[in-house]
Amino acid sequence: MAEPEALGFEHMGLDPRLLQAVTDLGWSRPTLIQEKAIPLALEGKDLLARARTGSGKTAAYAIPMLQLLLHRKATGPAVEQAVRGLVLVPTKELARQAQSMIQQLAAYCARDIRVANVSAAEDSASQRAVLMEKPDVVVGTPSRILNHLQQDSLKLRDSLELLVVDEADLLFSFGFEEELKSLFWLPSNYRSLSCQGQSSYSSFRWSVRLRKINFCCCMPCSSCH
Ligand SMILES: Nc1ncnc2c1ncn2[C@@H]1O[C@H](COP(=O)(O)OP(=O)(O)OP(=O)(O)O)[C@@H](O)[C@H]1O
Repeated sequence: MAEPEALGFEHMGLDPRLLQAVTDLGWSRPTLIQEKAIPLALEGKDLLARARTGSGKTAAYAIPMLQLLLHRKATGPAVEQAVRGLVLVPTKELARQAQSMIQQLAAYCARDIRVANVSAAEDSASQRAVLMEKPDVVVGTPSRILNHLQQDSLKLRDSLELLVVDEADLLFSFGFEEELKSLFWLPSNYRSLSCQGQSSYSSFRWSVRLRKINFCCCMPCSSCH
């Protein structure tokens, strides 16, 4: 029997500016994880998704994150500019890649949605200056994020709504667990879009305790069912 046709990006209720960015990237249809995850994330569902490397996980969380932020700005009550999305990644290189992908997807709404990478090579004074502008989305490693929170150059309490833990297996294997625990006690009312890796379940158990996961994806492993 033929596979059912994938749900196209154009049927996901996305902002036209996001659709245009997707078109510019040459993506004619969502990958499997994008097709499954984006509609659920847009509904605000808690998700745990798993996908192979190179399967488009970044856009699977970035597209709903941008859509939710755009929708909020367009329809919600006018509120102070603040950091509402946080993407945690295990390395500076992954931070660069994630920021680049999010910025490409936000290419047509760059005035509405600003994305900052606090793990970029710039000195911390430049990073503090960027954070003072209160970008909508901040990308970084847990230690760098925690550092800015401790210095009060980054404020998440009361504003953070969307959280991504990307490559969570690597984050835990790199020993960021304590930083992550410290971080997650700070905000009280966020929704999270989280990515977990293939072999570690510690992050999942811990995430479940948070009771605020709405997106989690990782690569398949032998214990996946
Ligand atoms: N719907 C799509 N159609 C075509 N290409 C896509 C689509 N979504 C993402 N890509 C491309 O697939 C490549 C891999 O995407 P991405 O880095 O997000 O995957 P990933 O699953 O996060 O990989 P990794 O596990 O290595 O981080 C990128 O070059 C991206 O531009």
